[in-house]
Amino acid sequence: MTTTPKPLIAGNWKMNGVTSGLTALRTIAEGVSQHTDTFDGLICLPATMIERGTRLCNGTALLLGGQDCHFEQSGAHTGDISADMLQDAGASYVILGHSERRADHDETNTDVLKKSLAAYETGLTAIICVGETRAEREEGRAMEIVSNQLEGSMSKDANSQNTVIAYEPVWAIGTGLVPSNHDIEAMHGHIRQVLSERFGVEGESMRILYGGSLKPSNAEEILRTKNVNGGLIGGASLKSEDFLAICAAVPGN
Ligand SMILES: O=C[C@H](O)COP(=O)(O)O
Repeated sequence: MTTTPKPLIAGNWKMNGVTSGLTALRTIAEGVSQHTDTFDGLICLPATMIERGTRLCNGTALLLGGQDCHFEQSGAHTGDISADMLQDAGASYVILGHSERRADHDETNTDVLKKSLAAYETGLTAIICVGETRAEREEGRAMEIVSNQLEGSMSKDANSQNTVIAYEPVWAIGTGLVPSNHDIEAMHGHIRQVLSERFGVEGESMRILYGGSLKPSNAEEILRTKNVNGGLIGGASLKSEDFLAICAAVPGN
């Protein structure tokens, strides 16, 4: 039987947060803890902050995650972070294949798939990111691009517990631009169909997040869109009042 997934409201702090972040994190943790029945709250921190964040959020419902991991758990990989290391610091999630990593570090779908296997081995839930560029959308290829990313980045071992998909149109990230509600619904419906065809019931209950300029003013409309099971939030997750306002817009909250 298919169950509607519990929404996940996830923040991605990217390479930010050292100066004032920990105060905001504690405020977010306390706010999220008041609504554990309606959604799960997660902040994906810079790796160096996860252990401090774990201590600071002890006793709250806020989940913590990393933003990338290596596909091996240890070895001669200077500067890299393994899934085991993230978990050791207190993470339970890891973002994989964010468009900034695909662009800045030439990460391929195959790389993302291999990293997801490392995450599963450790017991981390992988948030696998997909999304088209502006040129690809204008060429009418958005769905084809996202289908290919899903096909290449997801292992056969993915299920509704160990994997979350984040649809993030590259042109909407940090720009203030957001697809029309019609376009978000169409893409999330497409992703649901791809997941259901490949993973059956597991694909029907896998969470699909929307990301890209999600903020308090557009959160209510986006979060009630069919097949939108939460959000992956960049800039607005750095301010506790904005992140908690987005949380307050979760349907049923
Ligand atoms: O991972 C988060 C996304 O890149 C969205 O970033 P943004 O909310 O700043 O547009």
